[in-house]
Amino acid sequence: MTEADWEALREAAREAMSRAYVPYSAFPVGAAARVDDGRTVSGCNVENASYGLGLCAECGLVSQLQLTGGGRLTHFTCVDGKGEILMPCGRCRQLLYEFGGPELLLETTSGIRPLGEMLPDAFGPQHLN
Ligand SMILES: O=c1ccn([C@H]2C[C@H](O)[C@@H](CO)O2)c(=O)[nH]1
Ligand SMILES: [Zn+2]
Repeated sequence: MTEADWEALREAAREAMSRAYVPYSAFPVGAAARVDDGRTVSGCNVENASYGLGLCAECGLVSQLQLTGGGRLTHFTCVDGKGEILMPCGRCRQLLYEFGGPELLLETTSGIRPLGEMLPDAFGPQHLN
C-alpha cells in the first residue's frame, strides 16, 4: 500500500462516516478496509435508543465484507468526526481479528501497526478445535 492507497482508504472511511446514525453520542465514526482481492469495504456506527445496543462502524464493515463475497482484511483505517484516526475499541479488535488475523495492518495514532500488537495472544478460530 502506497500513501495514496492509504489516503483512498481514509476517503472511503470518511464517506462511510457521512452515513453514521449518531443521535445520542454525536460522535460519527467511519471505518474502511482493503480486502485481499483488492476491493474495499466500509462501515459507519449506527446507534440505538437502547444505548447499549449501538453498533460500531467495524460491525458494518465486517457485515459488508461477508455480504460482498468474504475474503481476508489486509489494511484498515478508522476516522472520527474531526477526521482524526480512531483506535478500534476492544470488541472491534476481536471482530477484525476474525477476518484479518494478527497480520492485519491498522493505521493507528502511532503509525501503521499489525493487529497482533494491539490484541496479543488473541482468541480466534484456531482455538475452536
Ligand atoms: O471503534 C470504535 C469506537 C467507537 N465507535 C462508536 C460507538 C459509538 O457510536 C460512538 C461513541 O463511542 O463511537 C465506533 O464506531 N468504533
Ligand atoms: Zn467498537
